[in-house]
Amino acid sequence: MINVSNICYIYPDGHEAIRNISFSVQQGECIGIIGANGAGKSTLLKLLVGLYMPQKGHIVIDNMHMSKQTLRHIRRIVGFTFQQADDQLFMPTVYDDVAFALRNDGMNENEVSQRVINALTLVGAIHVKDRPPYRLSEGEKRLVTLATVLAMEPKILLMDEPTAALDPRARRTLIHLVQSLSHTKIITTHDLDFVLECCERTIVLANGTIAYDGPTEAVLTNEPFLHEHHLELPLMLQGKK
Ligand SMILES: Nc1ncnc2c1ncn2[C@@H]1O[C@H](COP(=O)(O)OP(=O)(O)OP(=O)(O)O)[C@@H](O)[C@H]1O
Repeated sequence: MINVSNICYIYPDGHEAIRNISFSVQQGECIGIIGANGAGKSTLLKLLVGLYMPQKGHIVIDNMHMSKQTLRHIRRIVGFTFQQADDQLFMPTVYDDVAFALRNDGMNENEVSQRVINALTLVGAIHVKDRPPYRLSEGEKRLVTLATVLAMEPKILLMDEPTAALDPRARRTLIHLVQSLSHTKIITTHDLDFVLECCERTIVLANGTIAYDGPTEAVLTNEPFLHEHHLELPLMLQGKK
């Protein structure tokens, strides 16, 4: 579903945030991307959704080489939730925000309504559908952002820090939701318990390179390795020591 081959990304100020990274993702996989602050997680997600183009290497998504020409098509396949929910919400009501891209696609209002209601119900945010997004709490905004993406029915879901600002119940709803979605999913997060529960495979980034790519449990139980990369045992495993 995704093939990343020897990509590098250097910011305009000369900072090399991604250094020669390669990996492949099979359809239906759920991958956690973890690593210390500044390791390159958000940059990698932005490369995967075509917000940035790598200076070296290439990315293939659903058999399409990512380029300026294929970007429009790739964006229909890949749904992306940002770290800053405000960047994705701009309409007068939550309903209109979730409906925005569907209406833009020329979908009829009956189907729009069905998809909006389904997506908001799925993420547990149907009760805020008539409210202005800018008045919502950070956690509510994140759930609504996810609904805007799910309503588009993408094949691939990329999520940047999805559990940040969620209260325990909303976090639990999100965990159940992520576990139930059959999409190919790539999730960057500092919430290692979330990774343990949702992702069978984990990639650890360090200074823009891949320090580990393999089964989640093997890496999240390796305390010396975690410490070396400014990470800690997930809380769920700390009691088991
Ligand atoms: N616009 C930018 N210009 C220059 N350097 C940047 C820019 N954005 C990020 N960086 C640098 O690129 C590196 C990777 O940043 P990135 O945001 O991808 O890290 P991250 O792993 O997502 O971090 P965090 O966990 O703190 O969100 C960091 O050293 C950061 O300072």
